[in-house]
Amino acid sequence: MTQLKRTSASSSKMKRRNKSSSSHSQASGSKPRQRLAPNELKWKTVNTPSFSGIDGGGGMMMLEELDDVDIEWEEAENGRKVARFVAKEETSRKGQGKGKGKGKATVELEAPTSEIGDKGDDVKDDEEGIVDEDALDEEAEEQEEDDAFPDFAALAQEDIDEEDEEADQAGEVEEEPAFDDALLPEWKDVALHTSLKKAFLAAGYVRPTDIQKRAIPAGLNGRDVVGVAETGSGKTLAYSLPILSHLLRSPLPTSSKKRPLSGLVLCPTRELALQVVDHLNALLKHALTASEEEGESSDKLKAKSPPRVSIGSVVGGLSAQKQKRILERGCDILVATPGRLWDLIKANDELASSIRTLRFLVIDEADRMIENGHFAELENIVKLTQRSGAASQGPDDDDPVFAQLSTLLEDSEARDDMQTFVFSATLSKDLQQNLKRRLHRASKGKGKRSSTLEDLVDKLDFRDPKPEVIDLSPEGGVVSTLRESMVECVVADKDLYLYYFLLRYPGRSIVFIGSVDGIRRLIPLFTLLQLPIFPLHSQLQQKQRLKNLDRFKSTKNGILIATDVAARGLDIPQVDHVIHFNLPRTADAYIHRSGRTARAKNEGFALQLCSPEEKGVQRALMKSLGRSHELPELPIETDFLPPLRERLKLAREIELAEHSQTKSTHDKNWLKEAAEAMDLDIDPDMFSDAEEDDKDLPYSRTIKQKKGMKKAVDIRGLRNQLRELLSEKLIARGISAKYPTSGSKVIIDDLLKQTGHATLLGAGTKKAYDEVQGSKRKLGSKSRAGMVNKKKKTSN
Ligand SMILES: Nc1ncnc2c1ncn2[C@@H]1O[C@H](COP(=O)(O)OP(=O)(O)OP(=O)(O)O)[C@@H](O)[C@H]1O
Repeated sequence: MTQLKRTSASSSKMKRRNKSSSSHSQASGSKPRQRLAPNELKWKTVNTPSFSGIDGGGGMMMLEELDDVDIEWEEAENGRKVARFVAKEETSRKGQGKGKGKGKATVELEAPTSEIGDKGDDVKDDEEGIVDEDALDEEAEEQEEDDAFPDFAALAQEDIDEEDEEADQAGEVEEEPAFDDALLPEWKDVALHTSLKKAFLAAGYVRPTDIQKRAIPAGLNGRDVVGVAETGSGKTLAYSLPILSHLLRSPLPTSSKKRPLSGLVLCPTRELALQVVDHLNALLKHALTASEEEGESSDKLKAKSPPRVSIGSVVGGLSAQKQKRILERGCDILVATPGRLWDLIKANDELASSIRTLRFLVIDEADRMIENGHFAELENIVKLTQRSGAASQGPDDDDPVFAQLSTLLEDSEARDDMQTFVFSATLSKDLQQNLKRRLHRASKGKGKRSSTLEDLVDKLDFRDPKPEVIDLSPEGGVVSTLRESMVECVVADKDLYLYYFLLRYPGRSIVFIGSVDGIRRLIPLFTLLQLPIFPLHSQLQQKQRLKNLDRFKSTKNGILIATDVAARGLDIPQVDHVIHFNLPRTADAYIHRSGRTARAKNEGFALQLCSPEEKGVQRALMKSLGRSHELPELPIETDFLPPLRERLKLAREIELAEHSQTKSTHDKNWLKEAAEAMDLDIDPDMFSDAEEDDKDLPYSRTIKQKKGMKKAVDIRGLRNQLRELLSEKLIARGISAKYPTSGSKVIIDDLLKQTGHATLLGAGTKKAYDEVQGSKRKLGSKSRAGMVNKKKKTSN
């Protein structure tokens, strides 16, 4: 039996618990009975790791339980029911009658509406365990206000038994901790579990963002929600908080039972899925730590108890075995990428069945996820959640994909109360359209295509006849705290302008490149130039991807050079710049890429490196975004370009030489292995220059070998040359490093106060963000200044 001890108002939830106790009643009355005060019984504190500790009225609460106690009900003179706790003597008395089977002791408690345990402390006040009637009346009145639960006394025994079973299966429902709304007035009207509000305090989430203000109440009210809001506006919490709140208000998990899966969050990339898990766990940690501090559970017990809310992840590229184990243990929310999840579902009927009976389905980055042909697996997973009679059609038994799951589909029906949340920063077919094709279509005057929302309704079985559609997408597609700019240059000069930008504007930058090959070309080059650069693309091993992301996050002025795998959802703190090395193929990709900076109302800067060949695509892009003006050009301090070009040239030479050397070593190794495999004898001279040192080369060696040795020496020389160049300070025109107090630009103050540019002597120290304002140039009009600039830039 369990009771809640408290000093103030009783809890309706405890009524249920005490109802449970009663079902085990009817103790034998054959043995002599003895009245005991409740505090003489051996109450044991229950470990509740996230137990609130404070009730709504501010009284302290704790959870205690008794073993081996039966309850008998007796009618008292005043017509009220009185509970007698019948316990074995050895469990009831403190320090007396310890021998086994020495009769039973009885405690009397009065239960006008049967909410016994709620008033443990009131009862304690009375030595005999008889409760003061006035206090009871007051409490009864409070209870009457709460009609969420049926009156215990009015329940038939079978109802009670049923409730008992449910409670045993589900575990206990805990009270929400008290929360002073004055601490977070702007969250006051959002009816989230109070533990979450405590977490907001710790995380500094002073107010809900606009999308959270609209989406959370709808989610809490059982609605399906389609949410569109700018990048970095807190959409992750907008969809997850209603789920977390629901779970925190559900019965405590029991360690013996596997948790039923309540929520599934589907994301397009592995990094995003893992980020969502981290984000929610961090919030829960704050929420539950806050509660535990006020409770009295010991660390030792805490360690043993199951987590209050458990979040698992299933993503490609990481150990499937480990993920299977997580699923076997069970979790409340699963965050997954569709490919790996579908693989696991195909081999696991139980998992398929839990997807079928989900309470919450979330599709993050929905427009990308439901795009035709993008994630075939997503469609299969979504089909599992559809009801058979739904307009969007449930799983088709004839479909071979579902054939193996047919028994499961026959046996179970998807839930009617499942809530679907779909979110993205972009939800328009127009934005998804290939910009080159858009150009083509525009010239042929073709009309608009259907909306993504229509696709969503087609593919998802929203339970809500009219899902709550919240569209807060910003004008122009990107956030207002983002400043955009461009550099127009020929393709061959993009490396140079990128290098210039990265040196001129130190900060954390993400460079988006259209292809993995492009990244592979730039990485060695910029590594030679000693920039802290990290690649991220789909052809890297997953562990390496995560490692690179971590290193990027923790490196000052780090540079992430990535494909669009990093374009959506990633929330990396303090990214100052996004550089579009190649223009993206679609406008939505531009919005998401640019949205890696300027998040959560912070300032950010996006730069387009635009070649003449890309000009048409750029115009189409701007039109898609509803812009009427060209982007402003980034001012370039051209004096720095020649020395930077020289460094780049040298780095390229080294890279080329190293590449050909590696290639020849690789070829020889291949030849050697092939010869060994075929048991062939090959002249050892053919392998020698890859194996030997440059010293003591015998006179007889071939010219080819000598050439190889010379190459190695050359590379070393080139590397030394580059090292020297990199150690020299680059100096702006008109500046004298020798005489810093003279020249057309005096830099002595900067040198003394160390306020000047760290690597480019005499360069301005303005941030890229402050360099540009809006452009006056109308889209499509060719300015003379632009043309002249372009000429200058290509001739350097
Ligand atoms: N109410 C809030 N107050 C302050 N910061 C918040 C709030 N809600 C979320 N954040 C923070 O805002 C940042 C962006 O949140 P999130 O990643 O959910 O954005 P998003 O809208 O999903 O962006 P994207 O469209 O790029 O995926 C996160 O660092 C998050 O911690």
